[in-house]
Amino acid sequence: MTTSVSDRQATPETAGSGELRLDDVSLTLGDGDAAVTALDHVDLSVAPGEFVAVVGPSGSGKSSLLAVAGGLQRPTSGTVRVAGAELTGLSDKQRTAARRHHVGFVFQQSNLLASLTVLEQLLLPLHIDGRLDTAARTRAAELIDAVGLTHRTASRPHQLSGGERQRAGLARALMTSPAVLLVDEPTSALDRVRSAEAVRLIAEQTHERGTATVMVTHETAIMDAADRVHEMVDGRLS
Ligand SMILES: Nc1ncnc2c1ncn2[C@@H]1O[C@H](COP(=O)(O)OP(=O)(O)OP(=O)(O)O)[C@@H](O)[C@H]1O
Repeated sequence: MTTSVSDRQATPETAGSGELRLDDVSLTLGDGDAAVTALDHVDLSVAPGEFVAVVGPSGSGKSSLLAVAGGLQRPTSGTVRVAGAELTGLSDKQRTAARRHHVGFVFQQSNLLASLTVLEQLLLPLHIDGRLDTAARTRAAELIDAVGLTHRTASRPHQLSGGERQRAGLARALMTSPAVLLVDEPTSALDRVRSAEAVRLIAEQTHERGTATVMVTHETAIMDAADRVHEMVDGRLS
């Protein structure tokens, strides 16, 4: 089921075409004797509309992969390209701007703001950017509907179940139409049926919106929904 990354990159039509591309990326965390190689010469290319799963045990480097791919963390070496921009060559300020425009994150903890309703969570990034118009409100309503939360539009996080919070987090991540969607363990707060639903929704949104999506997980059961599956072991991707 696993496809070799090097095989993929050897194909002319895929070479250089990925919306997300990591080339020879390594990340060392900690110093001296405590130093850990979290990512070890990782190559990964994800095309628009492609849904890639990365499966691996705890501590294998999955969260580090997302942090580096989304520009939250600079790699120790190698390059990261998102929507044609080489993040590794940008200043911190430019990298933050590129991340805000091109990357959507769905974290294990949904990171919703406690005082805001579901609708307000989605509108906040556009409000901050001064782009809160009728089109944005329409899109927010459509996304809330797409994740099955229309009846929870005016609810605050404490009024939602774990699964509903995750779906709200997914809708919020899609609000800015990111080129790249990075998803961390979407299934941890959900039961089996809900897990499958959340993953199906991510696959659907990826294909419909042409997003380059990477999802990291412990769960081997979700592999079927992915277009491609990679394994991560000790910071190496295969
Ligand atoms: N700040 C840090 N300093 C030193 N080592 C760290 C730091 N953060 C993470 N690590 C180590 O880096 C390695 C990769 O961690 P990472 O969180 O990326 O793994 P993971 O596969 O996401 O794990 P999990 O599935 O448990 O979330 C682990 O060995 C971890 O202990």
